[in-house]
Amino acid sequence: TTMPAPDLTALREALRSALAKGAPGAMARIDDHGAVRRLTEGVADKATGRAMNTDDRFRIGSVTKTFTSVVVLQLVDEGRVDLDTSVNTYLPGLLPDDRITVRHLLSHRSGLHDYTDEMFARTVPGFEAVRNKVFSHRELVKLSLEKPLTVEPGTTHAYSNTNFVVAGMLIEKATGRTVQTEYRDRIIKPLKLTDTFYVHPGTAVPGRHVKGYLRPDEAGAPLVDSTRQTASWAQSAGAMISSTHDLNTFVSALLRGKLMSSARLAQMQEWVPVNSTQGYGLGLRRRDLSCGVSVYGHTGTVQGYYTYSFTSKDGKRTITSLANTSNTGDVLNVMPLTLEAAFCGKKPA
Ligand SMILES: CC1(C)S[C@@H]2[C@H](NC(=O)CCCC[C@H](NC(=O)C[NH3+])C(=O)[O-])C(=O)N2[C@H]1C(=O)[O-]
Repeated sequence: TTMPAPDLTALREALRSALAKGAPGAMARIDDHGAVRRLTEGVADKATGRAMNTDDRFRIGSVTKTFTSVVVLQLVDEGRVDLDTSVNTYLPGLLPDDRITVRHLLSHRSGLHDYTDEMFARTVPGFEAVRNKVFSHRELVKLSLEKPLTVEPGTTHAYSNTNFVVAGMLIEKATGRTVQTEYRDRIIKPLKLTDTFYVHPGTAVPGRHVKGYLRPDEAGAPLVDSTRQTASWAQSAGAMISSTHDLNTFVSALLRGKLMSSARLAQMQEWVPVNSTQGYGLGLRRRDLSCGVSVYGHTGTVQGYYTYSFTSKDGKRTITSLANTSNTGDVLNVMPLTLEAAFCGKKPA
């Protein structure tokens, strides 16, 4: 079925709505069968007033999880990791339950508690307490294991950053190299993602970038510039830096089968229900839009940045949208509207 043309008027309205609800800036890039659409609203930097620019880099949060999942699935293709093997086989003694498998990690069905629940219970104090900290993977897992499993392993979807921290440990154990090296050699260099960096534990966003602004919990309190952080609380669950161009290239290449075998890509799309219109595969989200089109990619929330990056089933139409604030539900609720504009075209009158 041919998809209707993107509704660029609705897309601009959505970006303007993000500003009206508190984002200093918002932007989107659509790659559509080779045609590129770039829309920006507001500022990348509140202090200088520099305008948002779709070439700017930004922190992508949990879109990192899709990069991590691609590396694990390439290791599965190479016979070095098995999806249905216990994580404790690869990392003896790490987890309290041998039933937790690699597949459970990538589909958020391990039951491992998400340590960010406590870490960021108070938004700004939590962030300030960790923004310059460097955690080992094991320290983060230890935080998680202070709480019991949330679900029986292998049953329902229970989203947890801990799953992709453990996936990072698995990658480093199976390859003997850092996740940074694996991202670089398996994804970033082959796809020529020149705006994509995994600089942990460095705190700077390389080159020209969007500044991120974290909203405090206290109503009316001024936004906090949260651009510089180690993102060590997130690492292989959320520390990547990229751009609208590079994320569109990445998620499109993924769905076009460029990054793993077709068998593995099919396994990545074995959906566990999240709710009535969303599924989660292996480090990949499926969202069913109002027009009956399903799109595939991931979302990201990291202090100061909301990212949505999704592509069509054939990978030929892709959008990445970004708002440079977070802890602002009203802005987060605008982001799905950018997908509707990009893939559902003009709404019937
Ligand atoms: C499932 C999510 C939403 S949460 C998960 C991960 N982001 C985090 O775990 C950060 C949580 C705290 C972020 C902070 N919020 C607070 O501190 C609230 N007290 C803010 O808004 O900047 C990511 O990214 N994922 C999103 C995803 O996958 O879309």
